[in-house]
Amino acid sequence: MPPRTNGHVRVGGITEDLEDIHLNGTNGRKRMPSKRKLSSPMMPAFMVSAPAKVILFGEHAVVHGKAAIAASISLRSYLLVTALSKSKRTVSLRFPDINLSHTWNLDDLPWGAFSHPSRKKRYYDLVTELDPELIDAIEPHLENVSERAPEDIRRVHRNSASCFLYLLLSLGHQQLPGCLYTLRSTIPIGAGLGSSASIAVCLAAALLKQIHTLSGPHEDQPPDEARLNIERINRWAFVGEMCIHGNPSGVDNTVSTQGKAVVFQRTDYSKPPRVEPLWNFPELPLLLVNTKQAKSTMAEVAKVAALKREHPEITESILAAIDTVSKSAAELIGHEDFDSEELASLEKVGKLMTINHGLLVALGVSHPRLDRIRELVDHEGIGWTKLTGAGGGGCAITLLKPGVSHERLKSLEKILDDEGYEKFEATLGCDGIGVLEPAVIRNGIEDDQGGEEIDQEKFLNADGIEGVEELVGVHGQDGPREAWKFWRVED
Ligand SMILES: Nc1ncnc2c1ncn2[C@@H]1O[C@H](COP(=O)(O)OP(=O)(O)O)[C@@H](O)[C@H]1O
Ligand SMILES: C[C@@](O)(CCOP(=O)(O)O)CC(=O)O
Repeated sequence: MPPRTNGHVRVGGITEDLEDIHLNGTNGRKRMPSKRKLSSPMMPAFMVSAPAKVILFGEHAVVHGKAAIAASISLRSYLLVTALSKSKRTVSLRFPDINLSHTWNLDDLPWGAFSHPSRKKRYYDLVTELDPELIDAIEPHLENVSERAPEDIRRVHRNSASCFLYLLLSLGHQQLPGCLYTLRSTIPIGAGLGSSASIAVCLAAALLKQIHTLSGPHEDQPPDEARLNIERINRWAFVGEMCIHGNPSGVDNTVSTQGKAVVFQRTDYSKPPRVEPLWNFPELPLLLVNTKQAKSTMAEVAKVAALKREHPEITESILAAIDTVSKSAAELIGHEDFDSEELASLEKVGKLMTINHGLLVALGVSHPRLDRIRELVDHEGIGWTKLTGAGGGGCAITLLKPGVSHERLKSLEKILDDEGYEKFEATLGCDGIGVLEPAVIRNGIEDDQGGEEIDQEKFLNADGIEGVEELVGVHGQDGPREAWKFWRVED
């Protein structure tokens, strides 16, 4: 196919982009005849943040309409949105975790295709599939994203860029102010912990906020109103997930938006899923281990679909067995007798994890390095292990037996370390999408000094994961940072 011209502009330095950001100014722009207020180009910088997740039961089966149990975890993505001055008609992505930096001219983007009455989607619509014509319309604008990078890296960059463009063009309008979208994440990418969902949630929330379709979050917001906002973000995050890996079930974006833990099932893709929040999800003693073996969710999901085509009855019976396992686990965990500190309770859940892993092996989505973790944990007799997420690499979770000695844990950790695995500490059942507006954090600075303004340069210069957590983390060293606000949907 001959290269199409698209008027992309690459920018080199970030400071140039920042030099004329004005806060709290006015714009004098012509308003569109719309009931909703259009974005002010001088809106103060703000941040959004969404968590990673672990799937405790039911991955893959959930893509085929079965139940899954997932919980958010304390690793998170953080997105800083900084408006540019009126004269700058560009949108830029700075995603340093994947080394992506790209700028588009706002006026060159295919607004016409997205706003055509036959295709236009509203911010409150339920979109259950991508529109192939709109995918075609953004394709030329992805062509020179990281054009000199190797193909595998380009694919990663284009996935993230297409998620952004599809959401921007669906939700935004040409009169939007130029903007910088800078994302940093503490979630390992492609490790089965829902990094893609977390960025899709951040982008959906940021864009919905910019077009003034969200209210709050604020402390005395009624749960129903909070739920509506969460639902709106989740619907568009699902669209973003579709751009990244084709055929998502929606469990990842749901738990990342809503937080805590959920039982999730989507039997009919044209309707919203059934989501049962598990507000009292127990604090399970989990060990999270990353094989550091790269995988692609899209490829693993495609593997199961191919197996289902080849052996429909067998595959369906494996998926049905996983469904039974997930439902039994939900019942066990939700039962009033369940005690997360008692061996008998944990053993029942652990055995279900072992069965679930075996069924995933049967589906062909495990990996020798995942099975090695299971073998090591079984050998030490310290718990029950299953892969989590898409498999093919990525992470495994181990439910630890109560009272496992420090020495035995240390000896396991040493072997894992020697064999190139990485161990994670993460809390289960965290807050979902959060908003920091304006992007100002009180980092130990006295109240009357108003806190520290987070700009792109500071954010990009934060040193590694710890630096990001320290600068903007929803949890500071002394507990939750109050400037971050979350929609509270619990009654
Ligand atoms: N920190 C990040 N910055 C930019 N893009 C990201 C980031 N994390 C994830 N992504 C996008 O999500 C994709 C990974 O999604 P996926 O294969 O589903 O893995 P995971 O199991 O982590 O969700 C990446 O290829 C990239 O497009
Ligand atoms: C395999 C699947 O069930 C989970 C994928 O999780 P992850 O992308 O590996 O974090 C796919 C899905 O639910 O969309």
